[in-house]
Amino acid sequence: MDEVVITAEQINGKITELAKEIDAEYADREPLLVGVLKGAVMFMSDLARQLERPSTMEFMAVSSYGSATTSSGVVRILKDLDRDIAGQHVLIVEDIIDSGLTLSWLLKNLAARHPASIEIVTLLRKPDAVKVEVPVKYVGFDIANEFVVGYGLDYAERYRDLPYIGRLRPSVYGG
Ligand SMILES: O=P(O)(O)OC[C@H]1O[C@H](OP(=O)(O)OP(=O)(O)O)[C@H](O)[C@@H]1O
Ligand code: HPA
Repeated sequence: MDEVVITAEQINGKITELAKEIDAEYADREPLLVGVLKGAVMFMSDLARQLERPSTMEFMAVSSYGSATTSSGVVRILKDLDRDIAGQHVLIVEDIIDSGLTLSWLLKNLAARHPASIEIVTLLRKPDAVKVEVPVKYVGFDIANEFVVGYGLDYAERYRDLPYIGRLRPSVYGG
């Protein structure tokens, strides 16, 4: 890992802001947080702890076929939700929207299960990489179109444990 792009303090401050917005929006509804494994684990646990309003949690694991640094848009479910979300106020929690292909697919898949409402919160978004627009209600940081790791995000399963977001040298991943 070569350069810190977003510090742990900046992440924490942004989550405080997002939690306030979400608390206000869900003042009379209990959100069901749906975390997308594995990348969203850190963000989901910090966000849930900063929300003052109660929430419940579910996790889903999906995999897009493709190389470690590109997304193909073909998605398969590795782990589905444990319960029915019909009538629930679903808030999808993602670590990053890159091409948008994963979330675009996931949003359609979950919307078809008849939740009462469905919104998305993502910690990171790469506006210059987006191939398909996804209606995202809450965005932490818009970042440049470069490969980042840390705070849940991996390269070949490494670096998820870093408390900050960093940039990898292209020579590390062949980019
Ligand atoms: O917008 P996209 O181009 O579709 O990319 C974003 C997706 O890619 C990453 O997941 P990945 O498939 O690497 O799984 P992981 O969360 O287990 O690392 C990330 O967590 C998002 O889910
Ligand atoms: O920049 C990224 N880093 C790690 N995983 C990712 N999945 C999509 N984009 C990224």
